[in-house]
Order: sequence, then C-alpha cells, then structure tokens
Amino acid sequence: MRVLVATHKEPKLAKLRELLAPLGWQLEPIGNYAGLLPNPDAPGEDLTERVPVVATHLAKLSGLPTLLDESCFEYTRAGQRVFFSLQFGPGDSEEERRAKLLQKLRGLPPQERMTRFMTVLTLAYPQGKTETYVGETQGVLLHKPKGEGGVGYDTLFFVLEAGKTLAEMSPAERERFSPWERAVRRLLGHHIIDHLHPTVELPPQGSSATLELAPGAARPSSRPSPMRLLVATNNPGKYRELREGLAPLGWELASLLDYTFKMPPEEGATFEDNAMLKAAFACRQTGLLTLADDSGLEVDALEGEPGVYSARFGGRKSDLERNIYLLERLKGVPADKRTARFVAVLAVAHPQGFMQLFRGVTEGLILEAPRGENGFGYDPLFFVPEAGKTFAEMSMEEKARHSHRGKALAELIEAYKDGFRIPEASSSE
Ligand SMILES: O=c1nc[nH]c2c1ncn2[C@H]1C[C@H](O)[C@@H](COP(=O)(O)OP(=O)(O)OP(=O)(O)O)O1
Ligand SMILES: [Mg+2]
Repeated sequence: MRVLVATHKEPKLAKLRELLAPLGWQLEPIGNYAGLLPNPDAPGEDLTERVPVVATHLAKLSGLPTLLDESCFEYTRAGQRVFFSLQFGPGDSEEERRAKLLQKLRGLPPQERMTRFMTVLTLAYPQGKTETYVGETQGVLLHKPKGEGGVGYDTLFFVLEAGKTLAEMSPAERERFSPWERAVRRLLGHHIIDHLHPTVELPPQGSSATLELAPGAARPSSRPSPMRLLVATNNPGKYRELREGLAPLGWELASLLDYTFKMPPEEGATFEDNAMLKAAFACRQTGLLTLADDSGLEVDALEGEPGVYSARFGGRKSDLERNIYLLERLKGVPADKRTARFVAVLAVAHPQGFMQLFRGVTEGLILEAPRGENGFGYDPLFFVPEAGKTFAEMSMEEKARHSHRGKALAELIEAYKDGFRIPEASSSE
C-alpha cells in the first residue's frame, strides 16, 4: 500500500520507514504540506479530534492513505488543564516554539510542570475512514534545556522514571520513552496483529508449540529483532521471577508500568486462552514483542479449583485472604488428599502476528498452615515433596528450579537462546 506521510522532516520519515518496515508499505513524503492545511492555526486543542480532521483533508486532496501526527504537552496551570500544541505554524521554527513554551512555564512551581507529552497519529483513507493512535509519556517540563540529542522539545522533557530528559537518552532509550514512538508502535501492532485471534486451535497440552495464527498475514520479516520484550503482568511477584528467568537472553525488558492502558478481563476457560489474550492485547497496544503469564493452582480435593480463577478465588481480594479461604475450603481434608499442582502458561505474542506458548507444571501438597516468607500468592501453602519445602521457603533460584514458571521459562529460553529467530509461518498452501 502506498501511504503519504505528512512531514517534511527527513529523519522522521526515515524512522517511520524503519519502524513500519514489517508492514511492507511504501511511505512517501508529502513534502511541505503547510499550504494544504485547511487552517494550520485552527484552535482545536484536543488533538484526538483535530488530527483526524486534518489527516482526512490531506487524504482526500491526495487520493492516498495519509499519515499525520501531532504532539502536545498537557499540564495544569492554576488548576486548569492547558494544552500546548507542538504543531509548527507557518513562520514558527522549533527554536521559536521552544521559547514560547519556556515563556509560558516561567514561574510555575514544579507540581504544575508535571505534564503529559502526547502524540496523536492518524492514518486517514481518502474514502473518509480514519484510525487514530495515541502515545503518551508522563514527565516534567524543565525551565532550561538539558541534553543534546533528540528533536524539538526533547531537551525540555524530563522523564521521571528514567531520571533524564529525552535529549539525554540514547536512541534506544528514547525509543522506549518517546510518545511518538509509542503511537507508531501501536499502529504497527494494530495492522500486523489484526488477524490474531486468541480463539485459534490450541497446541497439544503439556507441550510448547508454535501457532500460526494468521495465514493471510504479512510474512514475518527476517529483519533483526529489537530484542525488546514487554512483560505484560501486573503482578510484581511474577514480574520479578520472569525478569530473573529471562536474564540469560540479555534482552531489554519493558513493563506495564511504562504504559497507561488497562489490561482486559481474563475471561478465558484455560490458562492458554488467558495467556494468549493478555499477550495479544498488550502486543496490539504497544506493537512490542510481548510475554504474558497465566498461572494458577489446581487442587484435586476441590476438583481443580481455583484453576484459572486463582487470582479471584472466593472473590477474595488479597493473597492473604485467598490463602485463608483455601485453608477453609480444605478444612478436614487429610494430608494424602491435599494434592495439587501449579500450572504456568507463558504466551509470547509477536507483532508479526503469531504466538508461541510454553507450559510448566509442578506437583505438590497444600499444607494446613503457611510456611516461609518468600515468594508471593499461594507460595507459603504449596509444599514441594521433591524439595522438602514450600515455595515460600525457597530462594528465588531454588523456586525457579522447581516451579511451574521456572519450567516454562526454561523451555522459552531453550527456544530463543541461539538468537532470536522468528519461526517460519508455515503456509497452508
Ligand atoms: O508461583 C506462584 N506462587 C504463588 N502463587 C502463584 C504463583 N503463580 C501464580 N500464582 C497465583 C497468583 C494469582 O493469584 C494467580 C495467577 O493469576 P493470574 O491472572 O495468572 O496472575 P495475576 O492476575 O496475579 O497477574 P497478571 O494477570 O497481571 O499477570 O495464581
Ligand atoms: Mg490476572
């Protein structure tokens, strides 16, 4: 597909071509489009309304799908939300705009310089259809520029989480924190993963397998992977274990804390379903290679409960309450009938439109009282006979050797250790 890009900045076009390469689109610059705009100074502070309108205008004029992005800072001044658009009006150089922004910020206390740096990216089609993607990053606007790299306002935007301005970051870091890149990755994720359905046939249980999810989708490109993986879990205990387990790969990890979107409800009937649902969703949101973990405890005396409902067992809200509830449910059940297993399914969603699954299982017993301080969740109640301890009595390394998650991770590492290769999508023809 030929796509016009509404920019006259060569570096931006080059970066866009690089990021969107897997789509195989032919991206062409529109050149200086300022004269084509209906009203370049149109107020429309809400970029999510304004950008689609302008992009549609350009698409209709050119007869081609057209990409347009605009960014703004949103901050609070005297209790009011203020938007500072970064669209260059005619005659405004980057320098002049930066000066205007500094002017506006003069005398603002730090809490009022907290800001949301937002990019709105629209792909508009000549027929009038539009798709809009938003990327955002929280930070603080500085009084004085800091750093040398980046473009535009990067010298003024301090990312708290990173402890530096976008201009002080390496290109790889900037990629991670820039709202523009986030918006572009969302577009990529959307287009490439469109055919990804978590309802496809599952691989045989108990094995890892490669699913080909998108027979008609773009073929996986062999371009070197960014080696960046989003670990899509909101559970800090899991995140720690996954981070440790993935360390041998040396990949750069992103977490959900880097993003503002909410994960969807986990409505699947199996761990596989839920893991794929979570991975596919977060992958689509971010365009990143994404790992999700769905796990839980199956207790034989409870006919497999809590299973996929482990995180909301008995409607209990905390790990402690769920552990108490589990003990209540097992009251009077003798030791030899307290068998249980932990299951973990890891799903890796590739922005190229397919998914891999890894599964690990650990057999054990539910004790009558908690033992140990480590770990999280049901760890203090889960006794592993082969180790003679509960998960909560093990160090992280020890738990990794015995645990369901550790086993699934070992399979994952085995699959990716010789460098990251995207499996060939086996075509049905
Ligand atoms: O090694 C473990 N040791 C103890 N407990 C564990 C373990 N692995 C899973 N569990 C428990 C935690 C949670 O109650 C449920 C998983 O639910 P699950 O939906 O997969 O995770 P979650 O909601 O905590 O985080 P998220 O979905 O964001 O990844 O099983
Ligand atoms: Mg969950």
